Amino acid sequence: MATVLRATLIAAPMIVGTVVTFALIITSLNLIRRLFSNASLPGNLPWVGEGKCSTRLGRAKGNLTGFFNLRQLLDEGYLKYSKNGQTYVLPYFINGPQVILPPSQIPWLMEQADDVLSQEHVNRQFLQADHTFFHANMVEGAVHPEIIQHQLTKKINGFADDIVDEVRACLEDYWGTDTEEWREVKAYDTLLLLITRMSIRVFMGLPLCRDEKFLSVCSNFIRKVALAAAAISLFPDFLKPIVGPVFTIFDYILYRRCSGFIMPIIHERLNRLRKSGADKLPLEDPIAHNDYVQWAIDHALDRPIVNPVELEPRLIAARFAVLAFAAIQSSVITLTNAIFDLAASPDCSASLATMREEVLRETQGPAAATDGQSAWSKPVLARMPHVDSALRESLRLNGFIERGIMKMVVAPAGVTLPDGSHIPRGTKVGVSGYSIHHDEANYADALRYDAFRFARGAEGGKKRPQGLINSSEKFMGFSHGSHACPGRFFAANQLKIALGHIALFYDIEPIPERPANKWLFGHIAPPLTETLRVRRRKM
Ligand code: HEM
Repeated sequence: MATVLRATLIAAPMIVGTVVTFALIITSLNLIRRLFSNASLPGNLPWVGEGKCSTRLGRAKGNLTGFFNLRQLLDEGYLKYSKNGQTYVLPYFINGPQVILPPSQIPWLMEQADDVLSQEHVNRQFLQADHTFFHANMVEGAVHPEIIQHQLTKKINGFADDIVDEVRACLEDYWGTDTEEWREVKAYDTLLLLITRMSIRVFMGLPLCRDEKFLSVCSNFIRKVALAAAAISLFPDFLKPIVGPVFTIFDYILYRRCSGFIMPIIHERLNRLRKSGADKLPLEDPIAHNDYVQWAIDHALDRPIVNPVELEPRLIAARFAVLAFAAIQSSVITLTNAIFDLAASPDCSASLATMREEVLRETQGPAAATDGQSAWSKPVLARMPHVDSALRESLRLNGFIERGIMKMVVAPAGVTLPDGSHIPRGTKVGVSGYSIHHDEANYADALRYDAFRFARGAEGGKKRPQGLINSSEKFMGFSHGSHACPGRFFAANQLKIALGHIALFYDIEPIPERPANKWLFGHIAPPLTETLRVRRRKM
């Protein structure tokens, strides 16, 4: 026995080395195959970026350009094909090429049933959810959109004062209270703390939203998912279950730490439920809670047939971690971009002043009488078109994903596009939001940040301004159609309260040049390390 053990120990490094080498060879070969592959797409569809040679070599060239300079390919494809009503293929060898339809075919795209074209599958692949989310049911029975729509969005108004309290405390903590000296702050880092605290205040309340260890695991977990997903995408499918745990090990540790905080709460709630024998904690119960754990339990119990898996503590904890990812990361990127856009615009000070006046007028002026509602309630926020527009304009110009609507063909027989081309199951097809958002035909002076572009006409009630949450064929910052971001009402609420407070309490020192966003693996990252100088205003 001892001899066998010794022999195994001696051989172990060699076995591991051989397996790793084998995996690396397979992966490299697979990546080379992807570089040259036409992904079974019909020959009549042009591939952008392949130059004059429409052969395997041309595709490899396009794929490499797509990896290093996706924006160049999007601009080329839009000008050459989309503007002429033609479909083209955008090479992307990390997780498969995308068939890009011209904007005129958006209605066709929206009409397709979910069992023909699925947006959920694109998200799932983009985030490699089968490997990065830690429970099988997270992927199959995605209940997030339902809990967000039925619980979070409906209840958000009731949280206005809590959110305001949290924003004020955060800004004092991270941007300071000194009204004399400018303070240099890392924009992304401080806004990440701000958005994390605001979101956790709503999802889990006090005192958890002020617990530094809990905040740290939530914000770190959300940062690493996207990177782990990109790394896993490089491997062939059959190796993903093996390499997945390696790339997600740090996330897993963070998830375990996160669940260490909320698991006792979940158990306590489920125990009370079992003891009461009721199928739901009564709302008049003085200690009935209004937080994510309760929403998840209520949602599970609200179904005609209760699925016991939905009440599994591990599933509820994993869903919480993923909701935190969806909610916090998107919002902090959007707010960071908006702050840099404002700071770099020649009208920075004037724009902040306009928003400040709007905030003061609506929250404290004669129009602010709100029948006992919060001074920052939904109806009040709806009367802040300039704050709203500053955010929407930034999302238009500097949204964090280049796709507008992207769906995956899930019909086993594939699908026939409006131009007659037939594309197979597994292909991604959609439109490029990035190109549509930067088209001069849609937006005058499209490459300029014009903070109040969407508020024009609001004055004097001439025309209804276009609000942050309104998607259209020309604005897809939250995607468009039935699968547009379900969290956008919550996000808009948070972001408007945050930006409104920044305008109210702080001056931002204008900067000569906007630091560039970085394109990486289909994400467009905001400036992550750059600083800004801010100073508390004398009130
Ligand atoms: C400014 C902030 C946000 C932006 C710009 C944003 C943007 C988006 C976009 C573009 C999509 C569609 C992705 C695709 O399939 O192509 C999406 C989906 C989604 N978002 Fe957001 N989002 C934001 C905030 C939030 C928040 C706060 C939550 C949660 C409370 C959330 C939850 C989700 C979920 C669950 C989906 C998947 C929906 C589905 O598959 O049907 N998002 N978001």
